[in-house]
Amino acid sequence: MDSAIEISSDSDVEIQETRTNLPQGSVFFFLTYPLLLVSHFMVMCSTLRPHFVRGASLNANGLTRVGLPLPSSRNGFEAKLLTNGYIGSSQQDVKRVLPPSLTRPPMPLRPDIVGTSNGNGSQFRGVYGATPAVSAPGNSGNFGGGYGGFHDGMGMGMGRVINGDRLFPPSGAHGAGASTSHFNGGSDPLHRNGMGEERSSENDERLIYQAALQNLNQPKSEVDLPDGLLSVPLLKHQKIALAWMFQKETRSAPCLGGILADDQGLGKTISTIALILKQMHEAKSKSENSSNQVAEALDLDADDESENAFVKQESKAISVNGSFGMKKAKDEEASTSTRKFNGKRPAAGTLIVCPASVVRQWARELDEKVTEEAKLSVLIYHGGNRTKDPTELAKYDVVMTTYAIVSNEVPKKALKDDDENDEKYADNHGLASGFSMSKKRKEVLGAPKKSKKRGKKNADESDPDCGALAKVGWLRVVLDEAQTIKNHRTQVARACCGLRAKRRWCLSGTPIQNTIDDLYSYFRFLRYDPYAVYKSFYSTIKVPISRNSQIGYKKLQAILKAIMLRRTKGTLLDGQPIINLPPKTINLSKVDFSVEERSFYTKLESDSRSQFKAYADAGTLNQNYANILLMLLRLRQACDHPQLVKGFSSDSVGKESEKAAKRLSREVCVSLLNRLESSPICRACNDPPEAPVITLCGHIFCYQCVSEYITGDENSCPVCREQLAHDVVFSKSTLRTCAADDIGCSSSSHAKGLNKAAFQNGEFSSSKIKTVLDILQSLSNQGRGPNSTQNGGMPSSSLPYDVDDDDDDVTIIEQTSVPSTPPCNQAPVKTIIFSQWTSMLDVLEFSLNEKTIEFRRLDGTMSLAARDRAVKEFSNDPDVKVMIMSLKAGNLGLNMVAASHVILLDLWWNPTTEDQAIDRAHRIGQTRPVTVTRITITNTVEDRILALQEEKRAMVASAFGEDHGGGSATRLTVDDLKYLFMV
Ligand SMILES: Nc1ncnc2c1ncn2[C@@H]1O[C@H](COP(=O)(O)OP(=O)(O)OP(=O)(O)O)[C@@H](O)[C@H]1O
Repeated sequence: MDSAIEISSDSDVEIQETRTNLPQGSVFFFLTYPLLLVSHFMVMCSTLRPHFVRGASLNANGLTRVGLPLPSSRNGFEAKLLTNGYIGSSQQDVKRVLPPSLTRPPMPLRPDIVGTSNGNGSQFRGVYGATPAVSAPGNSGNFGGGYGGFHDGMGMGMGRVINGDRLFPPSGAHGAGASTSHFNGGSDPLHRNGMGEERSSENDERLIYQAALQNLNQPKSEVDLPDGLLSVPLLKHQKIALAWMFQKETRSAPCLGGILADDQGLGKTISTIALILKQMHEAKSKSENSSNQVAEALDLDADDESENAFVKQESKAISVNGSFGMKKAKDEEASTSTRKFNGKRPAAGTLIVCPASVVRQWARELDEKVTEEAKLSVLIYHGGNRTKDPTELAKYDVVMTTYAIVSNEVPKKALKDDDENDEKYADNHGLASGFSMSKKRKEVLGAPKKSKKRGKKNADESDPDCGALAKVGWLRVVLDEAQTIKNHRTQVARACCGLRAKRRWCLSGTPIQNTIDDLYSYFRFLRYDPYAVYKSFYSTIKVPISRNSQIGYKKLQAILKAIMLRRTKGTLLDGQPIINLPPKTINLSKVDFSVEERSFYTKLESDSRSQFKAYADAGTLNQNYANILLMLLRLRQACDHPQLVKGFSSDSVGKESEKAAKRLSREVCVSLLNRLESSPICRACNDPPEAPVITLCGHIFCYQCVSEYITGDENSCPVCREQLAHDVVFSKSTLRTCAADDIGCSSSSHAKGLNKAAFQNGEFSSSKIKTVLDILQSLSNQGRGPNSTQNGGMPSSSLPYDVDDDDDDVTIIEQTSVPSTPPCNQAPVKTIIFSQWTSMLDVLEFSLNEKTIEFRRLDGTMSLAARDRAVKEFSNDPDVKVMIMSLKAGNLGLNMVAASHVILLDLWWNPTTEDQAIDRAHRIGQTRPVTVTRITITNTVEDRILALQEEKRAMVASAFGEDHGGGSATRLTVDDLKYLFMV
């Protein structure tokens, strides 16, 4: 058995042992930053090539982590498949009946990975290319047989595929506007009629085929709300979203709900609010029109797992005289007991689950965008005093909560069934599985295995510890920023899956962040059969992509079309842009280090190289995985400012922690310290921790990450649920002080002071900081221009913006130059500056203060109220020109259209995270062109991160059919679908 390092993503970090005898199906595009990491060190360690050549031959032993399939490997793969019969007959069919649109040449790939442009590439070619040569005939039977042939034993409810014995709810059957007109009728083979009957996954795939046929073209039907419900008119694309969402809820297949994946800032929130209002309005009219109607779609509306447990009639439940509110309805229902779930679980309205940072924004949107007459009753379910009474939750139309609370309160959906198999699959086939550290981790402190406070993690809902969220049956569960559950093995993903609901929605502008596997978690949450079972996801989605990416991605697009609506800001409707946003221009500002910085970086790189070589020589790359990550982190940080590597601002835990540490026994201090010093990984973000801290329960985090939990509403450790507070979180220096019994001497503050002094003395300057200051200076000059008028004096509605398909223009500028901005003096020019490291924000803060630039700050260590205040002040106070934000804490959900400039100080592995950050400013409400400057340092690790980002973008574009090069070739045709689904 050999080992291979894998770091599958920014958040899914893994050391995995891979095995011999892998089937070809294991060749997947797990090109994620690990490969880049290794490649980076390979570039540095030219003398190591023999190892990697050996590593390439690891293929023969099972090193299978690959990026997007390469032309060479794909060809090799296909050739092999043809000879070993793995694909069976379908390979020949590929040649015979391939529709024209599926015969495009393979996507071009990054030359440095392919290896044609430098000496290292051949090693990668070896990695990629050798994999197909691995042959495992014995395993192929598990997968073989083409798309439809490997689903035995998956047992889906065949009964859903039927016809007319289910009565439709009147809203579905009689047409509520455009949404229902073309798909009602009892003969629709997609409709489910209940659970429990066997259904083969071949049939499931047939259903998806039919759904894909109906969704082949971009949805165009629109539905609007009756006047008087929303305080603002819906935009055209939002009316389309409403029609589509309403349809997905009133049809029975493939699942009730879906993924609204519109770009950030296009109005997913308002579309969802409109859906809630629409459904309530329909239910109300329905009940008024047919008060005695009893032919209700019980099965249709039943919770997926409940087997008809949900006995209420939706129309009755929501029937209220002259009001949408559930409150009045509730009184009525209490007497009739219709709002009962299985006789004991109350039926509740819509649950919105979102990151803590956007709860208030949701509340604001619900308040501002819904009229007084239609006001929904809303509960923000958070805080220590939240109700424990499920019937209380059932009183509200909308309940909002956070992922942390769901994770804490809801029994986790078991990973067994599909996932034990899945584990086996992953292990056997070298696929990414969950973060293996969790399996290997041992509690060093003897910390309790189960939370004293919260009890069993996998408790079922009869457990008294199980919270109120899990004790009601929701009409609808909406996951906002649904990428939060992209790793289906996490507690949070499993808890979300455990919520009982009739309809489920994922909202995300960036549903795929790292790999196609991200989609699996949504499918699982949505109960999107057959893909909600990993085995099936693997064989029907991943295998085809690995065999032939062109065809495989098309199939994925078809599968997604059935449940996902995605429009970007560049999408055209009837030839017109869906939204007239001012343009966004992205500048890549490549700057060089100063002489001092370069020399610091070069030394660091050379030390890292030597260390890496030592690990490689000793054959201990795997064991030193975390160290390698740490070295990489240091290189990335050195690109920002040398002081980040030297430990500036290294201790932020504060007095409470210092006091508490003094109360610990020396043994405990030493034990915690040993653990903290053993090159850990943050359990929240899976990166080497910035400002590492350890909790009393023995889990390691970035200080910012753990602060998110402390300042959030749950206050519990995301790993073990122990109660968290500042007095149970310790830094290295605090522990060292206590372990040395050196009470009274805080080495941390000493160190901090020293470093700060060094910084103040200008021991090192940072090219990035200088670039930022230059940009700010230049913007400030522009803002004072003599002819300045906002938008050049034009009303925003008539701005002559060109909106092209690409959405944004990327300009590469080699040296700092500030892109010209339309002059404006009516509103001040404001800038958001992002960094992933709070220590970089510290350094920046110092420089901004020095230049007397007024700014606000937002990072994960701040309370939600403080963050909210910072956003408001930045938005409303004309003197506050700059917001400095942590990428981790500020990239999601926030509306910050006061800013028309965004500066990204460092690169994130995953480009979608940057996109999310940028779109805080580039969203509805923005009236000025948005300029984005990404600052990178030439000839450093950042070059490779840029390359990796391109690779990820290509993968996402392929999955969504958004690769611009392909034009109409990326569009699915009926022939494609027939071919893809073999019908
Ligand atoms: N029809 C509308 N009329 C007026 N304002 C709107 C409308 N639709 C959206 N907005 C505003 O546009 C901004 C962006 O909308 P929203 O937050 O719903 O986008 P989103 O797609 O959910 O973004 P993200 O993915 O970043 O969360 C919000 O301030 C919202 O109030």
